[in-house]
Amino acid sequence: ATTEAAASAPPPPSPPTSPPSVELAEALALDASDELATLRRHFEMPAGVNVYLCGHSLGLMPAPAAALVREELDLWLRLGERGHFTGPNWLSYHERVRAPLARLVGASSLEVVAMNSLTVNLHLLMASFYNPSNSRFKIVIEAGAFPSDRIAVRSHAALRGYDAASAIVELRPRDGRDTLETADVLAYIAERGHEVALFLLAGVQYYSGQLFEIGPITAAARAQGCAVGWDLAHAVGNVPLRLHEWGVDFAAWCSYKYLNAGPGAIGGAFVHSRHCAPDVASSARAPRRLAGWWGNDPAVRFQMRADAFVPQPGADGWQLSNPPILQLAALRGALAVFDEARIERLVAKAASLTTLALALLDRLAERLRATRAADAAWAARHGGDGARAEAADAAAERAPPPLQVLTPRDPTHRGAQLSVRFAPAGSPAAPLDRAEALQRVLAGAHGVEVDYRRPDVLRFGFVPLYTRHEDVVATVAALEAALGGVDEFLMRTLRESGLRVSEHSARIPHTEAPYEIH
Ligand SMILES: Cc1ncc(COP(=O)(O)O)c(C=O)c1O
Ligand SMILES: Nc1ccccc1C(=O)C[C@H](N)C(=O)O
Repeated sequence: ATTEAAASAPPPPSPPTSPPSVELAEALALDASDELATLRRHFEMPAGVNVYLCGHSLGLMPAPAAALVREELDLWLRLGERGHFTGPNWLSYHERVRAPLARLVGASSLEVVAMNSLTVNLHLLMASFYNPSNSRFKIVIEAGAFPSDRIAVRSHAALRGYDAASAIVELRPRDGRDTLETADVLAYIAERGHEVALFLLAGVQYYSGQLFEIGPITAAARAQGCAVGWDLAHAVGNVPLRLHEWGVDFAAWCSYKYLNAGPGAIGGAFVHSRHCAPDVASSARAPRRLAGWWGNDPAVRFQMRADAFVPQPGADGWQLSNPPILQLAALRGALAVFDEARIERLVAKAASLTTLALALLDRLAERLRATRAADAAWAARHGGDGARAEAADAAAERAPPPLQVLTPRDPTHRGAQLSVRFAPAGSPAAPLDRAEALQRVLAGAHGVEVDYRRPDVLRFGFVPLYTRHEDVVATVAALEAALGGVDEFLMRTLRESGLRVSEHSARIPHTEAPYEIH
């Protein structure tokens, strides 16, 4: 509510401004010495996009992927069915992505295969590695895991006759925290590991961007007799992985995020050699599985017999169907870019980009806090109603920070993604949240593409293959400008959607929703 006194008072002080030129100069210097800068030539920005920060959701198209897809289309045109056995030899085409995939996840070639999609692979692998008994049937996931994983584990518990409420355990961060402490996970394992049949955690958490300590967690859980699988959707191509050495039982991933193999791209799977080495695969120790003809030994596959299922050694033995060659071609081209880049160099550049982004976001948060404090002080002096002004001042003190990075500050505990929470969260009644409005302003007015996840987080994927340090500076500058106009945009959009909305004109920015819905 605007008071008479406020209406005639001098305007609130303008916020202190940053010296962007110093930041930009530093960023340009970093870009000038970036040995990965030439990789950007493989990618084009989508129309209207200046900075693409959604590679954690759908990576941009690498030119070699498109070229190889076109090549396979042409071979299909020219060879028809003969292409299975000659020329491109589609029967064994998946072999061509095996070595680069193995390099990325730290596995032997035997242990990896490109097949299906992520959730399908998780199901296949859980069918093999979730072996509940009445004394040990729990599946542990992280709280707030990607919904598909939560649905998938529930369905496995149900399939084996266990009720989700007792079978599914969700590990939660400590109160007031957004990320899990490794020590807390290890303490849980020490105390309750004997009840757990399977750990299925995300390598990198999709919401917070936290990279879990896969090695120590896997070792501790396995020591308690648990099976350990990892969802590497946000980890593969993003962080260093040593799945074999860490003793991971199984893992699955998708290839449309950091791997850039295209929308709905073919997924991947890892099975540790202790479960699939040639001597195991042909023995009674071979894990039971949901099988199909493509997992069968190629020597008997075309004998057209159903009684002759001999799983191929390695992760290949989990294949069901003949794979989609066009998708494998896209993955092949996408992986060629990783071989040129080398994952350890990408990891180092991602740390550099995110460290710069964190520093700039911290400075922006400081400026926003200063603005908020100045506005609150101004309201206290000129707000007319003393009690209300004091209350506003106190609210500004107590309010959550205007922006808050959820992702760990230690670069070894994150990949290329930073997740940022914006205060205040939207009103539950509103069809558009404030952070979502911010995402639209960033895209529409600044060409900065980030994504929004309910209720109040924007994810910034600083993919090192095509992001420059100068883009980081541009992003934070765009964010600061967007924050200035987001509330107006939000109210306009809410009104356009037919809602009756009124503005709190004397509010302190970044402490309360700017509007009221009637
Ligand atoms: C962590 C995680 N798991 C699972 C999925 C679902 O994957 P898909 O649709 O490829 O099965 C996603 C993304 O969509 C994800 O981010
Ligand atoms: N494949 C998609 C298709 C449409 C929309 C989103 C996705 C995602 O992949 C979401 C992603 N897994 C996430 O981390 O939110």
